[in-house]
Amino acid sequence: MDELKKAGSENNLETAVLTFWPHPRFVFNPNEDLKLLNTLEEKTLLMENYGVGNLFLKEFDEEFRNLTGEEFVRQILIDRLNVKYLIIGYDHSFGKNKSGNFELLKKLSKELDFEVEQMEAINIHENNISSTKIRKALLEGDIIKANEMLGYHYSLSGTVVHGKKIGRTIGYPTANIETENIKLLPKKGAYIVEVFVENKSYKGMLSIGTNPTVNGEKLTVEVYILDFNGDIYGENITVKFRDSLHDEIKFEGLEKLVERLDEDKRLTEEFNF
Ligand SMILES: Cc1cc2nc3c(=O)[nH]c(=O)nc-3n(C[C@H](O)[C@H](O)[C@H](O)COP(=O)(O)O)c2cc1C
Ligand SMILES: Nc1ncnc2c1ncn2[C@@H]1O[C@H](COP(=O)(O)OP(=O)(O)O)[C@@H](O)[C@H]1O
Repeated sequence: MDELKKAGSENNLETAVLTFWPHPRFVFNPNEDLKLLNTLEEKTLLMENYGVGNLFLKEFDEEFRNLTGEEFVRQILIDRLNVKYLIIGYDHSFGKNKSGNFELLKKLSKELDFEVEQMEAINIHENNISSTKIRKALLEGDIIKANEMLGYHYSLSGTVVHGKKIGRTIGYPTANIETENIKLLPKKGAYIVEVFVENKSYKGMLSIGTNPTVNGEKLTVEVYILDFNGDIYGENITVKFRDSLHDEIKFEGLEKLVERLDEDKRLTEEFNF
């Protein structure tokens, strides 16, 4: 994004990001249960926060997926978007049968009068970053690694819905968050999070799991918000993941669960946000 903004201001051009919806993998592998790092709303917000001028959303439909790489460049990039300077990812290919790549763009750039730049891979600890690797880290509960690769804190948003009302009876009311179905949830377990309620930020401890201690069945996402007391059913809240606390455990009764929650709370209070 920094590279994009730099190219924009140096060449006196508007900046834009082109993305596809639904995610092409949903179209190619409709039976795969693919989960995404960002919902469309989150993606839009991220681009806004990065200061990108325009976000173009192309519907990834049957007609579009049959365009060759060259047709895509001519019909979409040039005729529709009037691209003058293009930045593409280091291993990016596009168009039917992946016929489009950096080489093709370089070839077409002279005839169609645009410049093209290929990003180098960004490395962390000598490994290239990819969304596959970020997904893997989250599914393994490795929040620190996922955040490091993302360059921001992984987040979840959703409406607060009703649960079993057990939380309040053990001194830990937990707001149950209903997330979008396509959003990737980190591994089951407990995490330290930052919680945003009506634009105010709080420390929180969050659990993802089926709550085996109380013989729960449904997978829920629940957050206890420190130094907070209020009815927030129906409200939209956001959590940002900061660190992990522990895997999901089936405790021998609520007393043991509460002992662990007391410990989780102490760790959350001590965490340097
Ligand atoms: C930080 C945190 C960690 C938790 N860890 C576990 C756990 O390891 N095992 C478990 O059965 N429940 C765990 N719980 C979930 C509680 O069982 C849950 O909050 C309780 O069942 C209340 O549910 P309710 O909101 O439906 O009333 C955890 C809750 C929090 C806030
Ligand atoms: N510190 C807090 N953290 C989370 N929720 C709280 C807090 N204080 C009050 N609440 C309210 O209590 C509800 C959670 O209580 P709980 O007994 O766990 O009920 P439920 O099972 O319906 O989630 C939340 O949805 C919220 O409206």
